[in-house]
Amino acid sequence: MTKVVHKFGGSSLSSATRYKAVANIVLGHCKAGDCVVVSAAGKTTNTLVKLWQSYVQQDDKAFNDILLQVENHQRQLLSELFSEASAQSLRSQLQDELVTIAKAANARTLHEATLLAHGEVWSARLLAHLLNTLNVSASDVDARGLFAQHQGQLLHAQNKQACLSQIDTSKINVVTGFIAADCDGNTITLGRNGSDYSATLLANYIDAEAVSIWTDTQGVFSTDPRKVGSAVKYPKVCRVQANLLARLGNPVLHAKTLSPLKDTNIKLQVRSSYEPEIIGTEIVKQGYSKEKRFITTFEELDLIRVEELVNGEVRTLSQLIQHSIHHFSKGGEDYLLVPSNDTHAVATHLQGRGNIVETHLRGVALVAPEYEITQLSQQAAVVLEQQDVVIRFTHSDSNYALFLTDQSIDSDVLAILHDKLVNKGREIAVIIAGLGNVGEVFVEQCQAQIEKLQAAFDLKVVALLRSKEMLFCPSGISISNWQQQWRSESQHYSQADLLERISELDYEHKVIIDITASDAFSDMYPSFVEQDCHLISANKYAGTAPRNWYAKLLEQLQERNLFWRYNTSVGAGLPINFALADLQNSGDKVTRIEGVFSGTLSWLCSSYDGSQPFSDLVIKAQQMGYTEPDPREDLSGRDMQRKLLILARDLGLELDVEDIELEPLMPTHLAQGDWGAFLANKQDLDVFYAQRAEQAARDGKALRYTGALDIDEHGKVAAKVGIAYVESGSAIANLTPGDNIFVITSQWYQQNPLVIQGPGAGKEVTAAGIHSDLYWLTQNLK
Ligand SMILES: NC(=O)C1=CN([C@@H]2O[C@H](COP(=O)(O)OP(=O)(O)OC[C@H]3O[C@@H](n4cnc5c(N)ncnc54)[C@H](O)[C@@H]3O)[C@@H](O)[C@H]2O)C=CC1
Ligand SMILES: N[C@@H](CC=O)C(=O)O
Repeated sequence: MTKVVHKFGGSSLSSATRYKAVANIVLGHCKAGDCVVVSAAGKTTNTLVKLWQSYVQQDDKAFNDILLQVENHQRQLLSELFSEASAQSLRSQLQDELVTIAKAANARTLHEATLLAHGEVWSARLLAHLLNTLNVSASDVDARGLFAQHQGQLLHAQNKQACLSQIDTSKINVVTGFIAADCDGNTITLGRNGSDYSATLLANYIDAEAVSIWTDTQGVFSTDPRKVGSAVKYPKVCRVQANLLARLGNPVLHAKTLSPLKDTNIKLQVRSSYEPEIIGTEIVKQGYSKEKRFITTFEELDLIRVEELVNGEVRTLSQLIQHSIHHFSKGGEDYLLVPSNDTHAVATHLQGRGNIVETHLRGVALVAPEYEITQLSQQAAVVLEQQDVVIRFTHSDSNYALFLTDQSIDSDVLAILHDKLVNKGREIAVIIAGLGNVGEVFVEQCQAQIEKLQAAFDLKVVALLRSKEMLFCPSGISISNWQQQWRSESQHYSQADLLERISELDYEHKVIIDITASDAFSDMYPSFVEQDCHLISANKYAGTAPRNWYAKLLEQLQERNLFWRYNTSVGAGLPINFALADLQNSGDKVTRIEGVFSGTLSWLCSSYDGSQPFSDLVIKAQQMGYTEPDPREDLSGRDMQRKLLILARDLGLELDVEDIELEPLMPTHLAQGDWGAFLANKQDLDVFYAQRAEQAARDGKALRYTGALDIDEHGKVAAKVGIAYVESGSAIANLTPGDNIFVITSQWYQQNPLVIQGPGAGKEVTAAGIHSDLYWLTQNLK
């Protein structure tokens, strides 16, 4: 049976609300036999450390005050989470433990690790009880019965046996993180942030399939997202880089966390317990992900040069100060970067072999693939100099560079470094579906656009899709000769194949560009979003799908911070959606949109003069690339109905396609059968149109196909698309064939409406409009 280990840190358990959120995650993600490793709630470990310090200093008043603080916190959690009766046994256990702590303090027999261990014990007990109250079978497990250590070495064989026999496969096992026992059963701790290590150790011992570290960030970022808004969350990071980041003090993963996973296939994920629906970062084995660029910062470090560093001594020192120590060699000498607070302990241990070279250093480390590091570190040095940061010490290795200074590296400097060194290398994988009229022109235009965006983005077209065949190349398709590559490499595919290939893509950003007219393809949007893909659509089906589906898609996109651009789905390249968004964002209220929203129908109605059958013009419009794949979508008015619905939804109106009245511009029986059947009866269309055009001429009017949406002062909506007999000489009658016109009346454009007019269909303008959406996306990506 596959087992998964989940780990929740203190920040995930900082309040009763957070406990409930964690219990919900457990409900949604765990099954019997899984383990949930927990840290002490919130800042409990820090408080317990202070309690220990007051004990050592024999400050009884402080000791009693802090103990009361600990007690109040635990009691508050109990009372907020459980009823009086349900919490009774937990309360009395807590009471007994607090009495034992107080007695041991009085008798001067308190033991540091045993005291600190209470934090994790309380968390595990509380979460297990909470799960039980939610009817989930769970029990708390004290890791001191699982992990034994002798002289600093874990007893792996014994521990594995203990874990396999004690982890109950019929329940969820809530295991204490951070703590273990020595051979005599005394409590020991696994180091600061040792709960991550507990989780990976446990995963190794029970042969788990995966470990999820649930934390307060969405995953591993290119730099600290709290300081740099444009920090990029990486979907995959390789173990070697994750390890290096940990050794450099990056707080997301800790130095020891990865070691139990070495030589195993156990998957490791870092994800947010605050946003559990967001996919985090997967830490993958070497070779399963490209190496990325990172910038990590340091605060308050001392640099110590060590003579004759003994093998294994860095580990011993790290254990001594319960903190990772970065070690490197330069000019044949060994250096340690040690937190300034711990320098004394380290120097004492080194007994005269350590020379303190620099103190109270700050700085940055740049981590990057080996082939980039030299160039990037030179650029970093220039940027830091431009920002007046004086470097006291530098060091570079094959895959990182250190810049140490005594100045503080503020967020602005970090953001500039990040923009110049990391964002520059941001990659976007582009998947283009639909290589028809518009799609082919879009691909042709790609080469120039990719070059233009190159300064800020590395844009790679990784897939080209037709309905049954695809060309998928994760490293990028050569756009200049894609046809040739298509002929030799394209393959038949299913939807499942496509989703699997997308899930394997190792890019910071992915975007699906839908230039199909397929509702089956748009049905896959939720699955694309699940794979963290942005969406750009010329296709109108998703935008006009039933309201519930549409609303869920919007919700899903929002949850994942993903964008959906669809400007070309209405008015081709005309900036109609931009204009509506802009009006609303500036506080205006749109009350009416009317006009001609179909390039095909505009061209047909304006071009018809009776000299040739209407159906001949329809075939011409099809050849010019104006019509939908089946021109009856245009003639039936359905395409224009969809466009009006997209605009209505952009105004926040909750409509479905049936809410828009529709009058077709063809006899309804021509909708039956395939295109061949239509062609066989096309004279019926000619008669239908000629009769109406003659009627219009008799009345001195022009026959056009128009749409209108009205919102009255009570919010009541009326919407219709259909045949209109407009005054000769009016703006609509005089429309250039193929042009669309959008006449927008609003609070501020009441007497004199806002008009947007121009080509409403055509391959070039539409392809350019899709590029405009792609450009917008690159400018708005975080
Ligand atoms: N033609 C125009 O002026 C404008 C078109 N649009 C929209 O652009 C889209 C494409 O229009 P056109 O290029 O004229 O159509 P088209 O019929 O020439 O091309 C559509 C392409 O999509 C492919 N396709 C169909 N189902 C697919 C699937 N499931 N997966 C992958 N590919 C699939 C087809 O093989 C075809 O190559 C339509 O949704 C249309 O409404 C939007 C604005 C203007
Ligand atoms: N067939 C459509 C193309 C654009 O959406 C039209 O003619 O407007």
